[in-house]
Order: sequence, then structure tokens, then C-alpha cells
Amino acid sequence: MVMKQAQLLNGKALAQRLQSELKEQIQTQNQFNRPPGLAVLMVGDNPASAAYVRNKERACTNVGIASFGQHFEIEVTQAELEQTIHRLNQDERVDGILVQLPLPGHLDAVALLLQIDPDKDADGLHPTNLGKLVRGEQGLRSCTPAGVMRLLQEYQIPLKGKQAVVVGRSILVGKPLALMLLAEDATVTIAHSRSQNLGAITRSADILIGAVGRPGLITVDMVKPGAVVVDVGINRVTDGSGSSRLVGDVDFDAVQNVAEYITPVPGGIGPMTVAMLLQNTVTSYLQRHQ
Ligand SMILES: Nc1nc(=O)c2c([nH]1)NC[C@@H]1CN(c3ccc(C(=O)N[C@@H](CCC(=O)O)C(=O)O)cc3)C=[N+]21
Repeated sequence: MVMKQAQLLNGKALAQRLQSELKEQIQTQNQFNRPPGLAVLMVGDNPASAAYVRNKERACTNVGIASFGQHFEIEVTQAELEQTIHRLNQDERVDGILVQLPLPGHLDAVALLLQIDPDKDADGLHPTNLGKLVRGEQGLRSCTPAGVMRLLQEYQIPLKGKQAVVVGRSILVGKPLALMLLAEDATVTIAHSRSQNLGAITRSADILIGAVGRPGLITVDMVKPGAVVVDVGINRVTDGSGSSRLVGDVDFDAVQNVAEYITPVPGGIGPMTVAMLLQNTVTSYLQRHQ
């Protein structure tokens, strides 16, 4: 049987285009006498987190955003981090603040996110911005789900009235993404690692999102032929030869034979997340000068 391969949703290419548009926009906005500024706060030495933070800082440099990132020892106290956030809230050079998650167990991420000025909340995780999302008001939006929506929009994937299934319920991705899909008139189901009959739920999806963080979670038998499959998982796995590679939550090799569209990992939602972070920073920058 000849199987038609899914079309790739190329997040890397779109992210690159968005970055060059942002770069141009920043160059023409020089009446503010300073570039936009982003502070990424990272705690500890998790190599994956360190790599993401480096990606974000490199992207900032590329488009002309100033980085005010800080790297803390794993022993840092809640009070120290809160002080840093308060200082960045006051710092006129800083338009966006992002706390790289997850944080070590002794720190309270929710309490910390509450300290970020909602107008500088580059990741849209402050209760004010999440509340605006629930209410359908404008506000800063979480970067990864915003990146998913932007990519679907680029490829003109119809959402109105479609069945969307989001597998994953995190505050960073699953929950905000479900609300964004709902705002576009999709019929949204949130499933997760504890859902019974997960395959029956995912097989109903016209748009299927994997956002759990478990390699191979979405197998080909769980996908409706012709579905649009978006893989938000970023998992580093070690293969037999001892070298490591990046895989998503979707069994890409098999699923690409039944899906209509599919995002690759790497090169899908990861780069879109970074592009949306830069965009949020520029949005805050422009709004702070109105
Ligand atoms: N407050 C917060 N906001 C986040 O947005 C956030 C976070 N915490 N914690 C960790 C996750 C992870 N994350 C990624 C961003 C870019 C890539 C990325 O650029 N990936 C590339 C390749 C990266 C590589 O090769 O290592 C790709 O998929 O093509 C991946 C993962 C943001 N996160």
C-alpha cells in the first residue's frame, strides 16, 4: 500500500521569518532610545534548561533585544529571587521577565510568578494574564501555546467547529492552549496521562496536540487518518550507541503516514516558542511607551 506522507508544519522556518520581521520592527522603533529588554531567570544547572536559555539569549541578540538574564545557584532562596523580580519590575530597561520552569523543589513557582509585573510577564503565566485568557480579553499569552496557534494559523488549518484534543494539562502548555483553541471555536477536550481510554479520545481528534513530555505517548493507532498532529513534547533520549537526540511525544515515523499535517521535533514548536517570547517582549515594550 502506498501511503501519502503528512505535510510538515515547519516551525523553524516560520520562527526564522518572524524573527527577521521583529528585527526590522525593532530597528524602526528607535525613538525610545533603548532596545527592548528581556530577563530570563534560571535556577540550577539542568543542562536542558541551560540549553533553552542559551537559545533564547541567542535569539534576543539576533533580533536586537537586550538580555538581562541571571543564572542562580540551586541553593538560591525564594526571598532572593523575589527581590530580583522586584528589581526587574522597576528596571526601565526591562520589558519582559521569564522564570525558566521547572524550579527546584524548595522553591514555590506559583508564588514567584505572582511577583512579576503582569505587563512584563513575557510568558503570560501571571494570574492576571491567565485570567484575561479565560475571559477572552487581550493580554500577554504563554509562549508555547501561542506558538502552536500561530503555526496553525500560518498553514490555515481550520479550527472552527473542529474536534481538538489536547493531551496534557500543564499550566505552561495544556490548559492555556485549550483555552486558545476554544477561543477559535474548536470543540476542545483536555486529556492527560491519567485519562481512561486515551486512544478512543485521541482518535476523535481533527487536531491532536501532544503536550505531556513522554516519548512515544502518541502512537499511530491513536491518530485519526487525516488529522493535524502537533507535537509539543521535547524529550532528550539516549539511543543504543549512547548518543542523545531530541524526540517529541508523538511516534513521528509511523504517525506521518496517517496524518495530514504534522510538526517535527526538533524544528516544530520549540523554535516557535522562542519566537513568541521575543514577540511578547516587543509587545510589552511598545505598550510601555504608549
Ligand atoms: N517559563 C518557561 N517558559 C518556557 O517557554 C519554557 C520553560 N519555562 N521551561 C522549559 C520549556 C522548554 N522550552 C523550549 C524552548 C525552545 C526549544 C527549542 O528551541 N527547541 C529546538 C531545538 C533545541 C535543541 O536542539 O536542543 C527545536 O525544537 O527545534 C525547546 C524547548 C521552553 N520552555
